[in-house]
Amino acid sequence: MSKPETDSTTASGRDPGPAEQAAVRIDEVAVRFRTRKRDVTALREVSLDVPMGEFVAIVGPSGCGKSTLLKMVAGLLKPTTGTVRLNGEKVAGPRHDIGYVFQRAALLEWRSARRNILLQAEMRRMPGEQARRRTAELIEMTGLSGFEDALPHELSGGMQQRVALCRALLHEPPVLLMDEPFGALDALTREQLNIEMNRIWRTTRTTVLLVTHSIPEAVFLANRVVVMSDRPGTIREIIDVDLPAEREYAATLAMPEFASVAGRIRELLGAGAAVE
Ligand SMILES: Nc1ncnc2c1ncn2[C@@H]1O[C@H](COP(=O)(O)OP(=O)(O)OP(=O)(O)O)[C@@H](O)[C@H]1O
Repeated sequence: MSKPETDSTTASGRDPGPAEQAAVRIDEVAVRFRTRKRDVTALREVSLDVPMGEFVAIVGPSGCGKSTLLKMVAGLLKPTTGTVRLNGEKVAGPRHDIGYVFQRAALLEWRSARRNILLQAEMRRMPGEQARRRTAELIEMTGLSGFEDALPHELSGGMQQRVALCRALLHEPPVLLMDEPFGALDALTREQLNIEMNRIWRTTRTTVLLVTHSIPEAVFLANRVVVMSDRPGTIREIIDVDLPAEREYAATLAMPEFASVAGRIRELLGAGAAVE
């Protein structure tokens, strides 16, 4: 692990104008990692505006900087050059007003599903009654009812990811970052969670940035799909997904618009790309 180089001359302060409308604004960002063995340019010239309430999927070859991009938005990494803004405010350190879901649920083994979700509330010192009410809502929304008191090892992989999702949504973050959240699940569970994710997004209208290796998942869930190039990652194309917000799974996959967007992504990524 190494920290990326940072350019101290990077502009700071608030940027008036369109940045105010964007939930996430990434402006001319580059990330370079310098380790003892090698220098790696993970990202270069990346600019992206994500309006509030939008669902953006990010696809690209393995190692092109997708996780690096999310970590930057979360304030866990500083860009070497360029800026990232959340709701118009420059990201200068770890942000607490986001939700983050990873490929592994990372639940505490000794705590029940409910108490794993409540961990978020404890860390944020949310009032108990509000946290309990919100937890109950999320458990219902994600179909975990009846499993509130189960320990993580008593839950399936899909259920564990649902708990992780509830934990990420507990504080009603305006921006949800998801890094291959369904990548370790079997195909049917993944499909089920895609359907639930679409419903949850329509209910909460949280702005979502989803990194995925699955083209169908990207097209089914997103309003726009960002296709990245091989490392150093740049944005090759941003494709609008012109499908209704409410998406029935089989019917959506059969739509000509779905096939056309999926086809374009496949074309851009080429035959060797590590995507499903
Ligand atoms: N902390 C770090 N120190 C050094 N190099 C790093 C660090 N983090 C990431 N990298 C390098 O940056 C590049 C981009 O990594 P990143 O994890 O963002 O790619 P990715 O597109 O998410 O990959 P994958 O799809 O395989 O998960 C890789 O070459 C990786 O080795």
